[in-house]
Amino acid sequence: MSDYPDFTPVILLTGFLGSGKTTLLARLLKDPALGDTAVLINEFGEVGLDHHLLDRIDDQMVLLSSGCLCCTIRGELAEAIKALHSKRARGEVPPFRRIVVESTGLADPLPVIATITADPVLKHHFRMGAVVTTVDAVNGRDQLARQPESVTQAAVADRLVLTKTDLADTATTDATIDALRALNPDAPLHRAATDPLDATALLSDRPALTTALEGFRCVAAPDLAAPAHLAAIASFALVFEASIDWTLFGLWLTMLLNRHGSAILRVKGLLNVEGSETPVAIHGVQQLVHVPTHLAAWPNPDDRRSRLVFITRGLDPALIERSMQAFGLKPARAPMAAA
Ligand SMILES: Nc1nc2c(ncn2[C@@H]2O[C@H](COP(=O)(O)OP(=O)(O)OP(=O)(O)O)[C@@H](O)[C@H]2O)c(=O)[nH]1
Repeated sequence: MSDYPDFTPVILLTGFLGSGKTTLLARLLKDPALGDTAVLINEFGEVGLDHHLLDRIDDQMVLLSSGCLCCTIRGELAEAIKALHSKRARGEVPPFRRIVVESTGLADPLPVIATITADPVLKHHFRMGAVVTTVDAVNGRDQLARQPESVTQAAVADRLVLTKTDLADTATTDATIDALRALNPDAPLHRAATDPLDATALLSDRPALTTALEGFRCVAAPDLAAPAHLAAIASFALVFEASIDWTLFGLWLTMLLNRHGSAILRVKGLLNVEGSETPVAIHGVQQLVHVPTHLAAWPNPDDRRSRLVFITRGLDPALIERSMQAFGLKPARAPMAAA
């Protein structure tokens, strides 16, 4: 008898861009009870940063290549899970008892669920576990109104985690909750900023809703060869050889987001700031910029170039580059391997 389940649950952690998926995952993985968890991360865009922000890199952590999990790289998801399964069977990785897949913020969860449940090999060893969806209290209502992916992510959730209630006023939070309840009236809703989250319970099955999802799974199965939901989406990375003047950068970012925030779905970066030995991580979601954090070390000490990743909808990347140059910041749009 093996010391892992016959049907290992695959838990989907989804939620719109910047809604706090990686932050939540990092928090949950600190719980020793989740030590037997394999993690698959999929980021949209050519440069992956999220795995640097999770405090764990090991052979049970798989970074799926850029592209959207729900369309272009569904095959890669299935292959990655099969590879983990084989390694576990051969004793090459610890006997994980669950897999958490962190999707991109733009992924439609339904095709991902269909992949797990319909793949002829996967369905003999894995089953769909809970869908946990993060929703940003500050931007959530607006995203639900404008971004179709956000609606599906919230609608299929077995559990909703409302993030950033510490940054939103009560009226904004209540409006986001009302919008969520209209889509998904009965999924338990947790507030990340204030609730003590029980990692095991949050990721455990929720049988009633999982059954209710079966109908969705069938319609989700067709292959999305031409992903209409990604129309007008641009993702690009800018790199900077020289260290960055923090004041100038802050001024530029504030002005950019004031003017174009609604089209800038996500900006995140690791910056080499003048006078700082370690990289500064920055996060923006539409008009909201989070407090920057210093990481403990550079992921690759030999590569201290700053990198900024943008995901925009309906905004020309050249405009962003030009605006930086106007502030004396000299980016290069060089293709970079996900370090
Ligand atoms: N104040 C506050 N900040 C939060 C909360 N949750 C997440 N954040 C911040 O929001 C920013 C984005 O969080 P991430 O965890 O990277 O979001 P994500 O959903 O993984 O982002 P993508 O992978 O780009 O879609 C970071 O600066 C986090 O520190 C919260 O509950 N309160």
